Amino acid sequence: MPKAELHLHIEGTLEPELVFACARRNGVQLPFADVEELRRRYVFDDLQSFLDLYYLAMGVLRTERDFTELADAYLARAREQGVRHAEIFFDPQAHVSRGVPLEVVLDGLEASLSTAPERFGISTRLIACFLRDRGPREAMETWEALEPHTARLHGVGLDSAEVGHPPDAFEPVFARARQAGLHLVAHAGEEGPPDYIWQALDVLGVERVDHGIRAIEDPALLARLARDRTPLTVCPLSNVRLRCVPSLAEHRLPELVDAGLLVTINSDDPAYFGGYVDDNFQALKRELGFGDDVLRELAANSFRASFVEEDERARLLGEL
Ligand SMILES: Nc1ncnc2[nH]cnc12
Ligand SMILES: [Zn+2]
Repeated sequence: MPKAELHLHIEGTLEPELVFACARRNGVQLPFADVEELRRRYVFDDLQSFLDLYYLAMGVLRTERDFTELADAYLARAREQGVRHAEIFFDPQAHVSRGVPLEVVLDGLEASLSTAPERFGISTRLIACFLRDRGPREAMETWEALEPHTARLHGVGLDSAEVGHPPDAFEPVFARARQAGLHLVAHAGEEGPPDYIWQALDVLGVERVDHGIRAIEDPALLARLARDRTPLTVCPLSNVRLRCVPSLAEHRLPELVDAGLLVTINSDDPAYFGGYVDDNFQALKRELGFGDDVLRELAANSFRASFVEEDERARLLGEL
């Protein structure tokens, strides 16, 4: 089934085989003996325990070639999963702070993404995320570095460790990105409380909420999200693996749909969470009994919630 993927961290598509290939050619020592040992570490207690491994593993990405191969590998898998359009997050600070220039990241990704329509039948956009746990000052410095490249970006987002790092502190940097004409999104309500979702909407002015699952705890917030048709980019397998929900069968996604929210299904960090985007769709069918009609509506929502132009949206919806 054709779909768009709107919540996908390119660094979260780094499969263990590519970790070892990059480590070998870049001379990086890894604290794991082999691919199997690394894969055995993919058991998480919460978001932070995942982020620790995620930032460690991406330390092997050093050259343009690494970023190009990373994006190519994602696109090849995404095509198999029915993805026609992907709005892709990357974490500039996670690379620049290790001495990898922003240009290496952008040029490497672009070398892959610029020819994705012809090679994979997938259109793409890039969204640069600020790491909220590194604070608003570093986010503004990152924006200053990104600003000369705004033509290569479609939006900015906010990710990394959520609890204790509310969105409102990032109002100035989001205001700058808005002035530059970029779209705005933010992770909120993954582990953090509903109040962080209110702040993302009212202080940052985001157009989509990434995760947003804790909105279910606040009826007024649900009404607001439904009224404005503000999309949520929900990542079911991620929520289970990071223990944001006890199990997929107990995920309150059906209640979000029933409350009239524009819910989309996404994979977040598929190399780590046991499945790419269609694997998430299949899991909803298996564990929550979603019928094909509901899955089709969720796929349609992914096009409705995307940042493509109207004629492109109509064309993509026509494929369903
Ligand atoms: N699920 C997630 N939440 C917050 N930050 C992230 N960075 C990569 N994946 C993330
Ligand atoms: Zn995410």
